[in-house]
Parts: sequence; C-alpha cells; structure tokens
Amino acid sequence: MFDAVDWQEVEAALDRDGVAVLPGLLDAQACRALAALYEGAPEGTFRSRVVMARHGFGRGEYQYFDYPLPPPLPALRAGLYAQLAPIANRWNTTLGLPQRYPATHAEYLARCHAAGQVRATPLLLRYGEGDYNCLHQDLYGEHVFPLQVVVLLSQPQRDFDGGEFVLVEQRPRMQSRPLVVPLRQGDAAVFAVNHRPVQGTRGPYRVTMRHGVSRVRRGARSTLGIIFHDAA
Ligand SMILES: O=C(O)CCC(=O)C(=O)O
Ligand SMILES: [Fe+2]
Repeated sequence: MFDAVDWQEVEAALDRDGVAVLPGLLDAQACRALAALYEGAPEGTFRSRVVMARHGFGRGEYQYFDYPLPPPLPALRAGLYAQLAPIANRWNTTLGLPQRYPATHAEYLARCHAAGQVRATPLLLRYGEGDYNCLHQDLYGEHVFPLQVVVLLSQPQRDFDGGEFVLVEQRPRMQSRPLVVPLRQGDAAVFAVNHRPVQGTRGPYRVTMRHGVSRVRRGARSTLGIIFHDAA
C-alpha cells in the first residue's frame, strides 16, 4: 500500500512545513469506489451526516464512517499510524510534552476507547460548486493524535476547479503563514492536527495549525479524511 512512499522525505517535509504529500496513495479505481460510498453505501456504513452550513463550518457536507470500517480503511488507518507514531513521539519530545503514542493503532484505539472516545472518526467529505471548508482543527476529546491524513478522491481540472487544500500556521507573536497543498487524484496529505514544533534560533517553539478548503469554483470534489483518534 505504501510502496511508493519515501518516509524519510515525508518526515523531512513534516518537520519543515507541518505537511507532506504521499503521491498516489490510492489508485483511481479505489478513489472512485470510496467516493461512490457517499450515496451508495449499505445502511449503517456511516454513523452521522453533517451539513456544514448548519454549523457555520462552511458549505458542503460530510459523513463519519461507523465501525466496522469498510476496506481499505482499517489497513490504511493502521498502516499510516504505524509510520507516523514515531514522528508524533519525536515532536512531543521536542515540545516537552509528556504524551507518547504506542507502536500500533490497535493499542492507541484501546487507549481512546478506555477514555470514552469510542466513535469512529474517518470521514467522507463532498463539496459541490460554491462549497468550501472553513479553517478548523479536528479535535474530538482529550486524546489527540497530532497528525492526520486527507486523500483527494476526485481529479482536479476534470472533476472540479478551485477547492484547494490549505493550511494556516499561526506563529507566536508573528503573522500567520498560509500553505496551499496541490494534490492530484489519489494523493494524500499528512498534516499537523493542532500543534507542531518549529526550530527557532533559541530552540524549538510551538506553532498552531488549522486546515480547510478554498471554494470549489466548478464541479464536485470528494475527499477521505483519516483521523487517528476516535471521538467522544
Ligand atoms: O476536504 C478536504 O480536503 C479537507 C477535509 C478535512 O477537513 C479533514 O479531512 O479533516
Ligand atoms: Fe478537517
């Protein structure tokens, strides 16, 4: 599943920018199959549906998957977690934070579940023309795994225009830094959920990250969000 991924490069990009692209994580067929679940999934595939405009989150909608997650989500979530946990641990060491993440996602989920964070958080998002996703953070309780992943399921230029994935980095006592992340169909972006360390001249400091999606100017855009902590 991760044959094409250069994890050293991913780690370097995460350290530099708080975001890294995994090119071609899913093939076009897998992207189409996942996007088609939005309307066509068997009853019980999703646990809830959110119309973003109703909550001031933007415009568009998403659905949270329920357990058991359909393939390839369990393997994808566990496989990504195993690669990202050492990076998350190193970041916490750098930031002087006490939390450490176990080597396997099963162990991490057991920890979430013991704390009452039992609801599945992977989600499918769908944006039509004019839709967008306001800058936000996906925090669902005390337990927060510091990295998350989004996979672009649609093909830019063909299926939609606009709708760029964006991050804003809020630096202490400095102006915020925007990042636009170009993605092709099947590419994934790994990014910081809430904080990440930056090396300053007087040692590391913490910046706050938010992510969102610019307005879709034409067509329809679907994404798969993979969050590693579960929700209360
Ligand atoms: O649609 C996107 O690119 C962003 C989705 C998102 O906010 C998420 O996966 O947490
Ligand atoms: Fe999000």
